[in-house]
Amino acid sequence: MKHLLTIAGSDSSGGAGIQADLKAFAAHGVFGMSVITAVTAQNTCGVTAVQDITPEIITAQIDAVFSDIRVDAVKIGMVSRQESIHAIAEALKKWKPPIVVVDPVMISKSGYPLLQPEACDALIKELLPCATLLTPNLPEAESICGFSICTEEDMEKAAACIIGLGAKAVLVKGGHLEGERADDYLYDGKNGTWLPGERIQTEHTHGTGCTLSSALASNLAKGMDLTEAVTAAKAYVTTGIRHGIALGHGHGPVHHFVEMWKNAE
Ligand SMILES: Nc1ncnc2c1ncn2[C@@H]1O[C@H](COP(=O)(O)OP(=O)(O)OP(=O)(O)O)[C@@H](O)[C@H]1O
Ligand SMILES: Cc1ncc(COP(=O)(O)O)c(N)n1
Repeated sequence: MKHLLTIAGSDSSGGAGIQADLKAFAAHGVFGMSVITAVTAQNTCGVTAVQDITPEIITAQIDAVFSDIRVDAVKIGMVSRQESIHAIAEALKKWKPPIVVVDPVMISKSGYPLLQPEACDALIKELLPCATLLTPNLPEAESICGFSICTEEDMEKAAACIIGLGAKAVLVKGGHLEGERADDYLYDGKNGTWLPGERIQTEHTHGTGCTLSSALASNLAKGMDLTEAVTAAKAYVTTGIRHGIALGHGHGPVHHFVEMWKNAE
């Protein structure tokens, strides 16, 4: 069995963050472990409070896992403080996990900032170069690259820019594009591949990015190549969005166990 570690924030409503990651890991048949970087108070309507975990406790959690257990892949999500980003980058240098998928979480779908403005530089300089694969959405790619992204050509330009900053591969996600499509662009510095996706008309997209990056880390750990891993992960999240759960009063979460829950509605 493969062992996967998520380093991310907790979402009390279970739709995004650590909770989405562990559900995606379970659905992929891998053993999930977690290092919590922040505790958020949030639900389907929004985030109401955030308490960051200290860099010392983040490092202690990472060391506790790696000193005892083989880690086949790491997924990194919300890390809001520059000191925490530094601590994680140092720990990755020490433990050298073979696969690191970084989802550069900046703002929640409900509009709450999950990355402190002064930490963006640390994310670019310290975490991005550790990434086997970086998975920015369009606003995140815009912040990293410093230009606006409105077209497919812009997405290709952003991918090249992110490879230039040191990521080994990048998936620029088109979930935030206007129109009928939700196409993503994968680039590894040599080959570029468009992954077509039809936009599903739904409110229930809480946790799509967390789910996609965890599915991706699982697929890579299981030995798929980059294109196979991204294709399978996109299919997984698309099914999850199609069966999004109308939970609470706002944006409900992606469904992780569509087959398993068929008879439990
Ligand atoms: N309405 C939709 N229909 C189909 N696919 C979608 C839709 N919204 C997002 N996606 C897909 O879901 C995946 C996640 O992309 P998205 O751009 O939503 O990430 P994100 O904004 O980082 O997510 P999050 O807000 O959870 O961090 C991508 O493959 C994207 O194309
Ligand atoms: C702890 C945590 N991590 C990530 C997200 C982003 O997910 P979304 O953009 O769907 O709100 C979130 N809301 N909370």
